[in-house]
Amino acid sequence: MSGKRKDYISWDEYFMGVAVLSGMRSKDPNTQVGACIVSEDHKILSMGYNGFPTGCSDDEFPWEREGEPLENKYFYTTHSELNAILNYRGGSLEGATIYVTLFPCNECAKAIIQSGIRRIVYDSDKYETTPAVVASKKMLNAAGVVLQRYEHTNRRIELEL
Ligand SMILES: Nc1nc(=O)n([C@H]2C[C@H](O)[C@@H](COP(=O)(O)O)O2)cc1CO
Ligand SMILES: [Zn+2]
Repeated sequence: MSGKRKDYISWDEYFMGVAVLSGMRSKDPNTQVGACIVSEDHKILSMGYNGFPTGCSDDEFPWEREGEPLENKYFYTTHSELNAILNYRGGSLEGATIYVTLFPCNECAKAIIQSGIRRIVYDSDKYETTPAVVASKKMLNAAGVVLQRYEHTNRRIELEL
């Protein structure tokens, strides 16, 4: 008997929890997305959330969803997954897993495949019927990236910060 604690969080809860926390930094009023990239030996390599590129002010660029292309957010936001990949400064992501709170779009799928990430653990798939996500799954499946839906445990974690 080692007396070890039994209610510690699992690896999946830990990494999806970090992804959720990372998404809480997003300034997007409609959808906050977080991502956490993890090595095969359970080390966190990088994190990201959706937002405008460095130097593009959150107060000056538009957060609107509609209107002229130059007046809404879609040309300007960097997705959480791409930010997590680009934030990594350590070399190769070969064999890594990305935990992400929303299924990756086609553009992030390309970056995921090309960076060597081999597994995606995702939570929401609210845009699954859109061409971007259908194309994303086509490419990810062709490339042999493992797609795994996060299994909720319903554990509640309260943080006092
Ligand atoms: N996988 C994703 N990762 C992301 O970081 N995003 C970002 C881009 C936008 O800032 C926001 C989506 O805005 P909306 O269309 O739900 O109002 O989430 C979007 C997707 C969807 O494919
Ligand atoms: Zn994307």
